[in-house]
Order: sequence, then C-alpha cells, then structure tokens
Amino acid sequence: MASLFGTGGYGYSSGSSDGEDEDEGTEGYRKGGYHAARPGDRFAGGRFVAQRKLGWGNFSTVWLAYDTLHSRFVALKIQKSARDYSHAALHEIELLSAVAQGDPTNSKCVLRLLDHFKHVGPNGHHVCLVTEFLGDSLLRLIRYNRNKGIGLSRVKEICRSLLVGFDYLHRELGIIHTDLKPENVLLVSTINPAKDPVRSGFAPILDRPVGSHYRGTVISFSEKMLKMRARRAVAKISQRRVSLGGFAAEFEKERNLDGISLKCKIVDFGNACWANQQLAGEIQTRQYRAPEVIIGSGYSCSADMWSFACIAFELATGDLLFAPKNCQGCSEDEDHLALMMETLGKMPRKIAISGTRSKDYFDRHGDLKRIRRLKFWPLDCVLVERYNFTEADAQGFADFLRPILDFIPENRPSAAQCLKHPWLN
Ligand SMILES: Nc1ncnc2c1ncn2[C@@H]1O[C@H](COP(=O)(O)OP(=O)(O)OP(=O)(O)O)[C@@H](O)[C@H]1O
Repeated sequence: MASLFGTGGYGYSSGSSDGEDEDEGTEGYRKGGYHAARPGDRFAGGRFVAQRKLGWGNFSTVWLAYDTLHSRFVALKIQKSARDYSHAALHEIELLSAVAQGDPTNSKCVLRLLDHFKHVGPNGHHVCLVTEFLGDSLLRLIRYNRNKGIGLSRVKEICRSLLVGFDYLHRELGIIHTDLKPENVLLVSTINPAKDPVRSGFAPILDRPVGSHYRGTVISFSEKMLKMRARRAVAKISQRRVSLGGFAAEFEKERNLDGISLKCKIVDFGNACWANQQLAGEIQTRQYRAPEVIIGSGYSCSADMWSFACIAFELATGDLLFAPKNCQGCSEDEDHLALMMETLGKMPRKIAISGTRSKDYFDRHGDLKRIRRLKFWPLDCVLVERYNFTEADAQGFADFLRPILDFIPENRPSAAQCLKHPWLN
C-alpha cells in the first residue's frame, strides 16, 4: 500500500558545511576525487584565495573565495578530477556561459558564472568554476522554519523568482535543468547576516594562517564519531516529536522569517541539458521526478515544471509532496505513481501505457499492477485536512498547482503562463 506524505526519505546528496548536514567524508579525497583545499590557498595564479568551505556535492566542493583582482567574494566550485567529472564541469560551463551571455543585467534568477580555470593538485587536474556568492538553499530555509511551511505570501515570492528563471532557461535558451530541488535553489542573501562576508564586514584571509591546521576537509576519526552521535541524538529527538504529534508542535515557537530576503536563484547545472540534446534517460531526484520520467516516455522542459510544483508544495507545508518508499511487493517507482494518482486522480490510460517501462507498472487497462486500491485524497483536501489551510487558501494554491501537475506533460503550463496565473498576482 502506498504511504502518504512521509517526511523522511530525502535523497539529498549535497550539503552546506555549517554542521547541520553530513559532510562529504574523507574517502572522496583521493586521486580522481576532491581537492583538499585550505583557507588561504591560492588559485588561478594567486587571484582567488580560499576562505571557507560553503558546501559540497557528489561532484565538487564549493568554497567561499576572495577575488583579489576585483576585490569581491565569490564562490569557487572545485570539481573532482576524474575524467567524467571534468567533462561534467565543462558541460556545466558551456550551459552557464550561455546563461550569462543572454542575461547581461543578471536579472533572470539563475546563477551567474564569472570565470573558470583548471587547478592542478595532488589528486589531479580540477576544473574550477567561479560564480557569484549566494546564500542559503531553500532546503535550509525550510529547515530553519522547522519544516512548518513558510507562509503563502513567501511561497509566492519564491515562485515568481523561480518562474522568471525557468521562463528564461526554457523559452529563451532551450535548457532543461533536470534536477530542481530545494537545495538547488539558493537565496541571494544568507539567512544569518553573520555568514555573509560583505554584510558582516569580514576581512578576507589572504594568506594561509601560520601554524594552523584546518580540519574542514580532513576529518579525524573521533570528530566523525562525535558527529555521528550528535546525528543519532537529533534523530531520536525528532522521532519523539513525531510521537508527541501536535502537542509538541504547540510548544515550538515559529521562527521569524521577516527581514529575510527571499530573492533566489537556480543553481547546479551539472545535470542540465539542451532540450534538443538529452543525454540521460532517468533524470531528477526521486521526490521531484515527473511521471513521464518514471514510465520512460521521454521528457522536456515540462519535467522541470513538475519539480517546481513539488517545491512550491514543500515550501508551503514543510513536507515533501511525494515521498515514495519501497513497500511489500512493489517498487519505489510504483509507490511513487500510486501517490501521484491518490493526490491527482487516475493517470489517463493513454499516458500510463505510453512509456518504455509502462509494462513494469501498469496492466493494459492502465491500472497499477501491484497497488490495486488507491486512497484518493485530492490536493485541496490535503491542504485543509492535513495542513490546516483555510478553504480559500487551499483552493487558490491547489488551482495554481494542479495544472502544473498534469500527467500529460504537454498540458502543463509553461513558466511564462504560470507567471500570469491570478494566484501569483
Ligand atoms: N554560488 C554559491 N554560493 C554559495 N554556496 C554555494 C554556491 N554554489 C554552491 N554552493 C553550496 O555548495 C553546495 C554544492 O554545490 P553544487 O550543488 O553546485 O555541487 P555539486 O557537486 O554539483 O552537487 P550535486 O552532487 O548535488 O550535483 C550547494 O548545496 C551549496 O550549499
């Protein structure tokens, strides 16, 4: 049986380095892997000076760096050095160069590439991307607000930025992002002003501190154990919170989001592609994956729009829209399709049987093979009954989301059409 709206199961593979997320570990620091940078290290003939690690992903570590040529802080993405990673970085540079070229005023809500170069280190040749320095991810914003939902007016503001970005990528450039998720959208400013080197008046490090041993990249075993214990403790607390239900929630004061600028940008073009040159059959992170990708019937820019709707829901409620699981006798894919249909109604037969993998999940009538009884719970009812939205708020938000979550990809509105939707205006 499909389970609805679980909060676990995040398939996140990257993080920021301020202690809340798991770090990248030490195994990646070897030939073909990450470059072990330290604060004060210089790059590109001395022009960029590493300050502190901002985050990491499967492909790279990202550092706050000081650009001595233009006296500004930038983000320095240092790719792993193996050939495939280098190719991926060059591909990302190609796409981000097109993004920058077409947006001279930097107003299209997409990360700006400033420069790129190669760095030779003990682990190999690393392609490096220099981009504008941005703030926290939407994932961090959701967590900062303790997964309670950030309020519809804030959701609308973020949606507008994302749609401006997608209108530009899809209509003007013909780029599909293919991996939209909360951690791939960064606020322009940091939530905590002290973490913004400009707002906090941080004096750049220009030399490696003498005698210091930076342990941000090489983590000792005992430090790892401590972190593991801390994580277990956090997991226990959140388990207890679940069992206490609404009672605990009442005692948790909401954090104040006023004063946090919600301007944001789309980042991480490591998996992006030109709409007419699709490379991968399977795209997107599980929870944000469109149905046509699961059944293998091809995809286009409208797959990004599906992920966009999933993010909007998550911002508004603090929960994943779809959190599929492997369940007895059925795959995560089939559970995912069941969850979609329980929320959005039955998938039209024509679509259900149209993919290369349709036969794995659907019979010839377009019914799921292993999950026979669906519990329908439409989106607007979920918003009222589970998240205590008013009828009017739920109706307005569901009216905006439902067309974007159409099972027929061609029926989904484009980003430009969404921008004209009354809910946003
Ligand atoms: N311009 C930026 N400004 C501030 N932080 C950034 C910036 N770019 C990336 N980061 C941080 O670094 C992390 C990793 O970046 P990114 O997702 O681009 O790396 P990746 O190796 O391609 O990751 P993935 O495995 O998710 O594809 C982000 O989640 C974010 O915390």
